[in-house]
Formats: sequence, C-alpha cells, structure tokens
Amino acid sequence: MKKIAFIGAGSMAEAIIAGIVKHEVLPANAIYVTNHSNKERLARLHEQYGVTPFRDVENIKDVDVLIFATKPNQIAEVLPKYASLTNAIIVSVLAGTPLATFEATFPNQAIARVMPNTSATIGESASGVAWNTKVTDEAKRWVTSLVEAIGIVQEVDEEQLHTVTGLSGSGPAYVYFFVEALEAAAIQEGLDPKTARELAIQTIKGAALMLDETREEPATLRERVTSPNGTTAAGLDALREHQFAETIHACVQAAKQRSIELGKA
Ligand SMILES: NC(=O)C1=CN([C@@H]2O[C@H](COP(=O)(O)OP(=O)(O)OC[C@H]3O[C@@H](n4cnc5c(N)ncnc54)[C@H](OP(=O)(O)O)[C@@H]3O)[C@@H](O)[C@H]2O)C=CC1
Ligand SMILES: O=C(O)[C@@H]1CCC=N1
Repeated sequence: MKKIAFIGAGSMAEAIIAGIVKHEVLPANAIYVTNHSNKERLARLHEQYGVTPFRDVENIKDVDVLIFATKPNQIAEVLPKYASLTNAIIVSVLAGTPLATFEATFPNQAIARVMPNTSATIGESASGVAWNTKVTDEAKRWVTSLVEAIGIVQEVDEEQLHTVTGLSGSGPAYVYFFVEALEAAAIQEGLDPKTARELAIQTIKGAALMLDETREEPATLRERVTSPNGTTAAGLDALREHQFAETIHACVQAAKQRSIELGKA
C-alpha cells in the first residue's frame, strides 16, 4: 500500500484529500498531512477525513509520494526540510513554480507538476500534469491514478501549465463569479434571492452536463437555445456589445501571466 504525505493543508490540499478519501483511492490512515502552524486545522482534517497530522519528517521517512501544497512563496523555506526523502515520488500543485525548483532538492527523483482545481473535493477536478525527465512509467501510472481519482487529467508540456492554470486551475472561481453576477442581475430584475439561486445553480449544472454528456460543440448547443430574433439573441447581443469574449481572454491571459510571475518569485 502507498503512503502519501501533504506538505501544506490549505484549500487545495483539503480538496485533494476529500477526493481521495471519498473515492477510496487509499485508506485515510495512509494519508499524512502537515502545515506551518495551524493546529486546529490539522485536528479538523483528522476529525473529518481520518488523515494523520505530523510535524516531524521522521514520521514520514518511508513515504511513497510527497505532495507539496504550500503557496509558491513558501516553498523555498519548506523544501530543505524534506531533502532526506530520496525514495519518494514528488508531486507539486503550486501555481507557476517550475519543476527545476524541486529538482534542485530532489535531483534524482520522479517529479510531477499537477495543476488541479478545487472541484477535486467532489472528484470533478480538471487537472493538467507535466513530468520531469526522471519520471518512471510506474511513477507516471501512480500519479495519474491519484489525479484521475479526483477528476480528469490532461498531460501537457510544462510551459503550458501556465495556461492550464489560467483556464482550469482558476476556472472554478470564474464560474462562481458568473453565478454571483447572474443572481445579482436576476434579483435586480425582480426575482427573490432563493429563486434566483436555485435557477442559477441548475442552469450552470444542466449546461455543464449537456456539454459533458452530449459532447456537442458549445456553439451548436448555444445555437439551439437561440431562437431567431428571440430573447437569447438579445442577451447574447448585449454580451457581445460588452466585449464578453475579449473580457474572458483578458481574464485567462492575466491569470496565465500571474502564474509566470509566481514561477519567477
Ligand atoms: N486554491 C486553489 O483553487 C488552487 C491552488 N493551487 C495551488 O495550491 C497551493 C496551495 O493553495 P491553497 O491551498 O489555496 O493555499 P492555502 O493558503 O489555503 O494553504 C497553504 C498551506 O501551506 C501551509 N504552509 C505554509 N508554510 C508551510 C511550511 N513551512 N511547512 C508546511 N506547510 C506550510 C499553510 O499552513 P498554515 O495554515 O499553518 O500557515 C497552509 O496549510 C498554491 O501553491 C496554489 O498555487 C493549485 C490549484 C488550485
Ligand atoms: O489563485 C491561485 O493562485 C491558485 C492557483 C490556481 C487557483 N488558485
């Protein structure tokens, strides 16, 4: 049985832990977790998922997979502490931070850079992965099976992970922001908040499931909603007038650019 340890216990680590535990990829007692100082959070993760908090690297010296999930600007001080774990497969979920940063500490080990998203919590992450040159077929298989347990995964070149971050790493936040805007508009235009919330959630869910289950082109599905000279055409015209596509491009580009900057920090 594999034993894995999370270095960092924030939102992303919890989303992955929740996905792994829910899908029974590993028993919870094979999952170790640490953070900087927040004891209450580790106690809550233990309580909620059954994972084992640890403080000392001695407690995880036989670990098979080490998953780094700190903020990018925290990793430089974190890595030296784990340099003795020369048998572990290394996984990073840090935005921007290059494989080379991890190779400096683990020069002979298999390293994977994964960009998941918080939908991992329910096994619905859209993740990207890139590998270093030391990765073995076995390490690839194992990390892929771990990431597949929390959703779908696409293999990309390392440089492309910046764009993956701008699309799917940050993507859930764009969708939530869209829902916030949709709800606010519906309330201003006469609905009560509860009705606006229920209709907005089901609209997003139904459209996402249509895309996934039918695999039809988004444009085809859009056209099917759009009666000639009808209400949808009027709504879409307003989106075009307000530069919807340009706005989304600016959004993905800005997130990608920030990922590049974080990688240089
Ligand atoms: N949130 C998201 O949607 C996504 C995040 N990511 C990436 O995941 C990483 C984590 O993000 P997120 O979970 O949101 O961040 P959080 O701030 O929620 O979590 C950061 C974690 O790192 C811990 N930490 C800080 N310093 C150390 C240290 N010296 N040793 C051990 N642990 C330490 C913190 O501990 P403490 O609380 O005690 O300070 C905390 O548990 C980032 O690099 C981000 O780019 C990737 C994809 C999506
Ligand atoms: O906002 C961030 O930097 C992280 C990376 C992708 C999603 N959240």
